[in-house]
Amino acid sequence: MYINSPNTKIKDNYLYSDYTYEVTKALKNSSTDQYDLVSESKKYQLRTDLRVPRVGLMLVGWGGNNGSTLTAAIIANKNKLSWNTRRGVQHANYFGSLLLASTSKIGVDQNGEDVFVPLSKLLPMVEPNDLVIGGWDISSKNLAESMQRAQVLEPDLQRQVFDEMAKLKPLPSIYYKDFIAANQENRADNLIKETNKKDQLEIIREDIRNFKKWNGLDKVIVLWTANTERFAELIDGVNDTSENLLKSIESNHAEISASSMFAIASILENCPFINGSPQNTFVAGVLDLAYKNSVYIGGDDFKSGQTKLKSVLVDFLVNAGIKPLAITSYNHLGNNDGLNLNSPSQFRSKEISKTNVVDDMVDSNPILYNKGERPDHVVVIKYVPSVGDSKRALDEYENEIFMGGRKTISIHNTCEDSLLASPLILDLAILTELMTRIQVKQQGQTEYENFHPILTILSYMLKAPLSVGRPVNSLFKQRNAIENFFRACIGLAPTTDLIFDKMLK
Ligand SMILES: NC(=O)c1ccc[n+]([C@@H]2O[C@H](COP(=O)([O-])OP(=O)(O)OC[C@H]3O[C@@H](n4cnc5c(N)ncnc54)[C@H](O)[C@@H]3O)[C@@H](O)[C@H]2O)c1
Ligand SMILES: O=P([O-])([O-])O[C@@H]1[C@@H](O)[C@H](O)[C@@H](O)[C@H](O)[C@@H]1O
Repeated sequence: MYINSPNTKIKDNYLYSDYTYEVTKALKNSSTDQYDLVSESKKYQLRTDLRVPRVGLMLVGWGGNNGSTLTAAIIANKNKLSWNTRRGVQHANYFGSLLLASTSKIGVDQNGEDVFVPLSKLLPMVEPNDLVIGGWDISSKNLAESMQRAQVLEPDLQRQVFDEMAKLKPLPSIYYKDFIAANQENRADNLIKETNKKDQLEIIREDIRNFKKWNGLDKVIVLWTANTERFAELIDGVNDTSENLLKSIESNHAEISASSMFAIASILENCPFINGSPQNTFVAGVLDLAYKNSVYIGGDDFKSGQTKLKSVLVDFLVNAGIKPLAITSYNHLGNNDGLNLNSPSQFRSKEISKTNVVDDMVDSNPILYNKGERPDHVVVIKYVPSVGDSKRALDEYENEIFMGGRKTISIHNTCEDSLLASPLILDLAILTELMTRIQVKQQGQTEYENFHPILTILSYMLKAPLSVGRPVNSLFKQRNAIENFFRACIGLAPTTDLIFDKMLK
């Protein structure tokens, strides 16, 4: 353990902490038209297994821009590589990872100065360089060829990792052409031979078991970073319950998507499954299966660039009493993700995840917005091959200010999309694995238990967070949730920005 914290005890490889959960009920009193506030607190005990296991991360879509970029980055970090760029020598790092490249204030030193430590040091977590990476792709290219195809990383770095990447080959996958853009068909040359879903499910499950066995792993996490699918139709009797879902697979029903198939296989193999794309992988039957098997799931859609900024800006504006009237989010990019999104059904999945991110913030301020009122919100994505992975995002925020004034914010943001998303894949995998080692019990109970199967705590990394109850999209609220959960596990009170010490004489 990196820190020695009070209010905790370590016994037999477990860290125990007491946590008091405080909540204030705000009950509208119809006679006084006031809110009666009632504070409630519940005492819990948290238990963290301090033994960091050997973990495998199986990526669906491993040969894509994100999958190949992440794999090369881990090899570069593991070997402490440096490479020449036109701006000078670059050294491997994990910038853009919340856990690996951001810090948390744990207190003040003897001089009263703030002390910060990396978030990843608050609790024992999997080291990214120790992750065993594997996965599936409908494309037969090995990871070196995939890295070249992605055109994301500098040639001098590609040269150095090429041989090791060339040894890595994605497992054959399932390809349901009706769910992704037709323009992906020429990529699909690495397919499982069986054509019925029942056999395909068994093969994917066996892939997971073999990957775990052949690599001597203690745990495997499966993460979808394959193409964005169209939304699956929600059909009673087909995908509304886990029983009906499994029967639909037996009957080879066409409306079970590839991403749901991988989620089902993971859950049945007791492996957490994370969806990095916007489609509704987690139809009711998949949720039901996760609940019944008490397996962690999370999603949807990595929150990497334009939407991440949106979840900060709208939070800032609304909480400053400024009313966003219109949000226009345009971007163009030329990678394969952009090509797939060039198809209306797949774009619609992304449009939904990029649009819903402001709802909770808007609804938090009835001074600015009437019930149900929303800013105009437009999302445009265009495919421009010549810019490749270097997404160009143009955003305009039209806002109403004091006395009917206007404030227009225009933003231009260029970035290699995969360099923003890849570190988030690490955060999702590392945080998910950590959650499998933490259990909770209410004071007085004897048995510890897992948390809810839906990992709401992953919201920071996701555009359309799967959540217990209403999702929170404000980025800093999401970050505070992670930081304060870690603090609870190590016996520290939640962070507060109450600078009380600076207010006293
Ligand atoms: N910044 C980002 O890159 C970002 C942000 C948010 C979400 N996403 C989402 O992440 C996903 C991956 O992004 P990318 O840029 O790596 O895309 P990509 O197109 O480069 O990679 C997707 C890979 O999935 C493979 N694939 C498609 N269907 C498959 C299947 N059924 N089984 C296995 N492999 C399959 C493709 O062959 C391809 O190699 C996309 O859905 C994208 O929308 C990306
Ligand atoms: O995360 P973000 O930058 O808001 O959204 C991105 C989109 O703008 C981009 O067009 C798409 O290709 C990426 O998959 C990602 O979803």
